[in-house]
Amino acid sequence: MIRYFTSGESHGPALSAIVEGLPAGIPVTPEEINAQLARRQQGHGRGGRMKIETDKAEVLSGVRFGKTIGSPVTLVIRNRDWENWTTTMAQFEKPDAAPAKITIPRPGHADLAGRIKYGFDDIRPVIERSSARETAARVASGTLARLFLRSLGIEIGSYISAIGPAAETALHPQLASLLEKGAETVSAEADRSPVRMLDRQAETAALAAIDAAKEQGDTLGGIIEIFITGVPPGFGSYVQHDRRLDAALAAAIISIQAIKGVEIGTAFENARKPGSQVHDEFHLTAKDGAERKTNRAGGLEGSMSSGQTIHLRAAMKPISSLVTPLQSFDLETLQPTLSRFERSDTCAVPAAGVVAEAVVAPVIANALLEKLGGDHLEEIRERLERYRESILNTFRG
Ligand SMILES: Cc1cc2nc3c(=O)[nH]c(=O)nc-3n(C[C@H](O)[C@H](O)[C@H](O)COP(=O)(O)O)c2cc1C
Ligand SMILES: C=C(O[C@@H]1CC(C(=O)O)=C[C@@H](OP(=O)(O)O)[C@H]1O)C(=O)O
Repeated sequence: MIRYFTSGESHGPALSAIVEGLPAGIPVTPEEINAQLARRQQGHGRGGRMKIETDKAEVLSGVRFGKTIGSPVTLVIRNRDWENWTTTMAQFEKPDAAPAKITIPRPGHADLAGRIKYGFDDIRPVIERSSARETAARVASGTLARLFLRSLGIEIGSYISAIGPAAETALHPQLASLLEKGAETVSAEADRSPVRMLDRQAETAALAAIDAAKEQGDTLGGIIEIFITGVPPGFGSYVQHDRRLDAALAAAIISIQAIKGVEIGTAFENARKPGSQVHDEFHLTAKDGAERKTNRAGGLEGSMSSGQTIHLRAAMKPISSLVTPLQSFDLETLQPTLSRFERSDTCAVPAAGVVAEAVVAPVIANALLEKLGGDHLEEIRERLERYRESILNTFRG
């Protein structure tokens, strides 16, 4: 069972993570972790911070000669911006000229509830840990699970189907052929676009929408499509709420800052149609067993993987730090005032797509470990091959 925790403030010295429960023998390279970190930094609409940082992970434990050894992996990502914050974020000494307290909460951010909950007289500590800077540590952690899955033929990918009003009108026609080659090809194709879109018309509209939002001091959200290929049927379970794979995947995605909705397959469209037009019919074939011509269930039935591509869709709200202020109030004076601006992204949907890929990896890896068990890669590979073979045998009669 893989568990991980992250730590670190946005403008502190570093982010870190401990990833526990990875099987031994998974090939790991710093290049792969850093490539995923670099992907997370991309995207038209990111703010000034991304010009300061070049995220790189140091691996302090759990890897020997390029492979995991079953012990916890410790990851550290230094914040380059720290050197500009040593006074404001000093761990021990309160500076003589203490930085001004932040007392005006931004609607939509963690500022107000966080300040009340933890009893601060300053919003700064809330900003520091609620910041999605933390997702760099999650991407580094998730990459380890992703490398495990990749070595077993399970791939994760994503692309962006909408940014604000700029949206593709239907799932991209190229998608099926990309997914056939594995979900990572979807990401490879998406990464060629500055907004990680597949549809060129939507891309042009999205770039213009982000520029217009920036010009107006506004922000944009959007929609992320996430795919997982190569998952055999029967991961997860219907027998207990906490073993339901659909629930675990949705929870992982909702845990990303600013993600407010998750759809499985075409769930919302399905809700408006009769069952005869929704459920993915079985067609028995000698080669593949129970084949389906549609995947409206998004690869999940009975809270288990169905053997089809897992397809999840996530809705990201617009960034809540606006240059053009919203109505707020001052917690010191209790007087109404306009919200203050905190340096910010205009749009971070492309980056959030990379984060979504990372956070679903440990969920799928755990469903695999729950089904098959095993402590090292070769043992698990053999078990998975046997399981895949047994599924095909079911249909050989
Ligand atoms: C990759 C990424 C980058 C983000 N960048 C910003 C940002 O620059 N400014 C901001 O106000 N919110 C940003 N957010 C969203 C906030 O972190 C988030 O809205 C806030 O923590 C409140 O949490 P909630 O929206 O989940 O309720 C970003 C989110 C992600 C995933
Ligand atoms: C630092 C990152 O994102 C940050 C997420 C974020 C927020 O409020 O979530 C606010 C901004 O922080 P800063 O004030 O330092 O510019 C973003 O840049 C990152 O993704 O690495």
